[in-house]
Amino acid sequence: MELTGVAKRYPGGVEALRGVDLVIGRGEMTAIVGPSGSGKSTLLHMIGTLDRPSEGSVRIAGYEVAELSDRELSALRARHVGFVFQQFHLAVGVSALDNVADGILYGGAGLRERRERARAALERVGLGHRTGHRPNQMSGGEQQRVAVARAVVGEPDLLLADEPTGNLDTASGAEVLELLDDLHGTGTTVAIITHDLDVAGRAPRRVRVRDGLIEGAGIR
Ligand SMILES: Nc1ncnc2c1ncn2[C@@H]1O[C@H](COP(=O)(O)OP(=O)(O)OP(=O)(O)O)[C@@H](O)[C@H]1O
Repeated sequence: MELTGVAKRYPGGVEALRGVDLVIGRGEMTAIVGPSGSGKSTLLHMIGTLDRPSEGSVRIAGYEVAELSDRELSALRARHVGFVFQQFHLAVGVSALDNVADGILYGGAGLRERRERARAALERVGLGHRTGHRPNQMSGGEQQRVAVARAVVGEPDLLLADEPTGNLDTASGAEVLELLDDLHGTGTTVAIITHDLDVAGRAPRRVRVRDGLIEGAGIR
């Protein structure tokens, strides 16, 4: 994933990013840190191709985002990027299994195959015994692990986590971080956005964002 000279201006004139260069290599684990309002979420939107830059280039998995239509970009995102958010974003009233199975709706596999893969992903996050539970029957930590399973069930090239422990107690947060470590250990590229320096401290590389710019090249 490569950002070159990326600037992002929002309507109203806020310049959230002011010329960012950043390369995240395959298999890396990177924490993106910075104070509130520094541009972290905007950077996540750029890296995750949820939004387009005002200036500069975003390349992911060999594709130049500016050259893709919105439809192609959605397809690229579905295939290559998995997202985990602070607020879990699971479908209420839907079992853990089907929440995860929905993570590969785009790929065109039938329900049976999607459920098989979802079961394997839930086992991977230590929730093989909770497949039939709905979000309201699970703890916050379990819900976030379901969200991680959904994000990785399609085997994305890049897992992007935005404050993944922000809504969790310390013990559950540590479990989720261990899970992200494990995924990184088995080859997944992981980027974690956080303002929590303990969370950032666990990552082998830290990228600091301040006033819409990256400070230094990031410690590797
Ligand atoms: N959709 C938007 N429209 C206008 N301004 C925005 C929008 N999104 C973000 N901004 C502004 O861009 C700047 C960077 O915001 P951003 O959300 O990227 O920072 P952040 O580091 O993620 O902050 P936080 O840690 O509080 O979530 C801020 O000044 C913010 O007010």
